[in-house]
Amino acid sequence: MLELDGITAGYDRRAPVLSGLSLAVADGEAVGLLGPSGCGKSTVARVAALLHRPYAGTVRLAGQPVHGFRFRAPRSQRTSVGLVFQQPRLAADPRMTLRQLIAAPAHATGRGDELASHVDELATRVGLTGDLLARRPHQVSDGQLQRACVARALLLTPRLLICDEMTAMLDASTTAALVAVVEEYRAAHGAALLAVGHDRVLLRRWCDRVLDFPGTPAAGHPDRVPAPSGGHSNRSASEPTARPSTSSTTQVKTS
Ligand SMILES: Nc1ncnc2c1ncn2[C@@H]1O[C@H](COP(=O)(O)OP(=O)(O)OP(=O)(O)O)[C@@H](O)[C@H]1O
Repeated sequence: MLELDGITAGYDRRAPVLSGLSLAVADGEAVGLLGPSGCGKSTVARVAALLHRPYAGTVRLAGQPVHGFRFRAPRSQRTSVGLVFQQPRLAADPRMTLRQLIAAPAHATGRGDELASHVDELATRVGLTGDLLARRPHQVSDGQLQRACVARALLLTPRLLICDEMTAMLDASTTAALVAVVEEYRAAHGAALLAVGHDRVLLRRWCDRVLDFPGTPAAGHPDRVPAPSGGHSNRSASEPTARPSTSSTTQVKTS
């Protein structure tokens, strides 16, 4: 579904953040991308979501090479990817109500009427009902706003979801609820997932495969809780239960 091949990208050509990075996410697969703060995870997410043009390398979505990024990205490719950012407040227009925020991709693609009932259905699915939908971002909590952002990312039924530290600002129960929403969606639609983060335990529980950025401390690093091996006996009720912990961890390929 997603192929990044030899991606060099960043904010200064002389010192790119990513150099020759390659990774692939198969149709329906969930891949975690793990790395410390500042290593370039969000940059990978933005390139994969067609929001940031790489200096070199190829991005393919569903086998088709991407030739345009940001406003030059073809609509069919842009709408095949749903993106949830780490900080919902930076990703939400403060003038919009949560209902308008969820519906924004439908209006942007001229499908406002067609998808109106889907907005309500998704709002219910992420746990937002009643007066919350009429409130603006400053009138809701971070967790409630992130729920709206997840609903917005699912509205156009993307084939690939990119979650860039989606749960970094959330408590355990909201994390579990939103991971469950994403997994229900993936189960229903066969969508692929690229989940970016620094929580090895969460990513190993959530994803089929976890890739390490070069230089990321290994699972046994003293600063990190070792990932569970095999069963789920140490999982608390509030932790995500969406997928079996069958993932392995490998190093992401860079040149
Ligand atoms: N718009 C920008 N302009 C210049 N430099 C940037 C910009 N965005 C990010 N950077 C720099 O690029 C590097 C990688 O940033 P990125 O946000 O991809 O890292 P990250 O791994 O997602 O970090 P975190 O886990 O803290 O969110 C950092 O050194 C950052 O300072």
